Amino acid sequence: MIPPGAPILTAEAMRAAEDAHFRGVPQLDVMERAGAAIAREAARFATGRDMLVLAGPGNNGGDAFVAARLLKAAGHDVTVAAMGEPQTPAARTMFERWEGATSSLYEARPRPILIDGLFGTGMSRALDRGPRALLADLAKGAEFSLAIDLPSGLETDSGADYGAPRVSATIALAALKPAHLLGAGLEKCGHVLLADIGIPVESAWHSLARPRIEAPGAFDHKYSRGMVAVIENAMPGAARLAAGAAASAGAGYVMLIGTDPASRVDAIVRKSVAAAEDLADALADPRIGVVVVGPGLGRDRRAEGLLKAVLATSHPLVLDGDALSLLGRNAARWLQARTAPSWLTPHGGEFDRLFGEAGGSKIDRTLAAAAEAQATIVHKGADTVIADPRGAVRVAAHASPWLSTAGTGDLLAGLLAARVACGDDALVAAETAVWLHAAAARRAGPAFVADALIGQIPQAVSECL
Ligand SMILES: NC(=O)C1=CN([C@@H]2O[C@H](COP(=O)(O)OP(=O)(O)OC[C@H]3O[C@@H](n4cnc5c(N)ncnc54)[C@H](OP(=O)(O)O)[C@@H]3O)[C@@H](O)[C@H]2O)[C@H](O)CC1
Ligand SMILES: [K+]
Repeated sequence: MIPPGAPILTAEAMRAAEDAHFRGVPQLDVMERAGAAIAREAARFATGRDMLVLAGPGNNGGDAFVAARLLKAAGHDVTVAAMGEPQTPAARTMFERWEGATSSLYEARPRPILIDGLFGTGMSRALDRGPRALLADLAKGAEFSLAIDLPSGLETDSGADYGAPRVSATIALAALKPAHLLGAGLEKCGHVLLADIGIPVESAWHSLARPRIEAPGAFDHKYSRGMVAVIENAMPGAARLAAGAAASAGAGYVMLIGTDPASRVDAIVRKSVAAAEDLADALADPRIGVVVVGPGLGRDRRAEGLLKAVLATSHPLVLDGDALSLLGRNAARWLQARTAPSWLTPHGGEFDRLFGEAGGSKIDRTLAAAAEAQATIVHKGADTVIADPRGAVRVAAHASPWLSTAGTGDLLAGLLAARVACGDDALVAAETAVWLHAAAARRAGPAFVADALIGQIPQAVSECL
């Protein structure tokens, strides 16, 4: 649904890349390449059916006129409906090169194939009611609909829905935009394809790609492959899920530490600890590579004591669930003081409680939180955004909706800890954990119980070797 490992640019960054490119390549040549990419895909999907091309007043419309001209020249039955006069020189030129009739958007009737070239990255406000309704009817009446760059009405940088239709496929031009992976874009864009139109694109933001996982070497042993300590407290099952996920994702040694830890997996070592002070001693083991705290921790005074003992260590930390709730708005202050790296894995509600609800797109907010907390943040959801303090971003979209069930967050924390224990760098550990989590869910099929995902993790790992 989303090209993996593809660069993501905001509208402004895309314009800057275009402007830099136009210093060496005529804008019309680029628009011809964009239109040709649209025409190629439209012809592929059209299978000879009649086409309706919508052309807006800007360069998105310019692309549309190019595509219409090329499709007509290739023998397709193409009609064009425009919304207003072309407002840019390039769009006007492409309008003049189109030799067919151009009707008004308000006279357009549905045709089997719809190509939406009304608005792209230049949409500056919500669609007016008229065009919004017309576009919805035309999309509903089409057998296949293709959006140029973005479904018109989708806000480029946030995926907010300002009247976009749901289309069958979207052709992203030169780079993905945040809206292809965030918010309403997840439902509106359909299958997202990426067309190279010759514009060089650099970005610290990418869509998630399948990671490479190194198998252990001949001289590896359980300690060299990394030890994960998981803190168990109020809800032991959650900690056990995290421990089970860690043990299945490459960690060499997993220890469950709690008052009376139990595990059905004999390979998971259990260590009894009565009070928070004893926990400090247990965590003094220098072989521990990473500590997971939060799954099933609870929020009572004992939980607070255990969290404080963990924060006082110099181990890398994965903080999830109740640990995040206990940290609350003080999270950044607690974490900035630490020298060892931390990862936070909040879902949307936990994120809002820690970092507030203001601040732009999910990417912007997660970046700001990572910088504030000096931690790598995995901001979970149907659109999971990973951001690190250096400004790198990975976005994972379209994970199985069946992941919305109890315990899957605990598994992700365990997967992340395993990758940290195996020595992945901060961002790679988060990317790999999110990818394995989605791959295990994909393999598990529908309506799985979180426990069942653990058995799918080794197979997911095998896809990355
Ligand atoms: N730069 C290039 O040569 C290339 C760009 N590509 C394509 O172009 C679009 C971006 O083009 P741009 O002209 O910046 O913007 P749009 O075509 O998306 O639309 C801007 C025009 O639409 C008007 N507008 C904006 N929002 C609304 C609205 N809600 N209702 C009505 N009209 C609206 C806007 O008018 P303003 O009032 O806001 O000034 C503009 O007239 C990009 O997505 C690509 O498809 C290609 O990649 C080729 C190279
Ligand atoms: K469009």
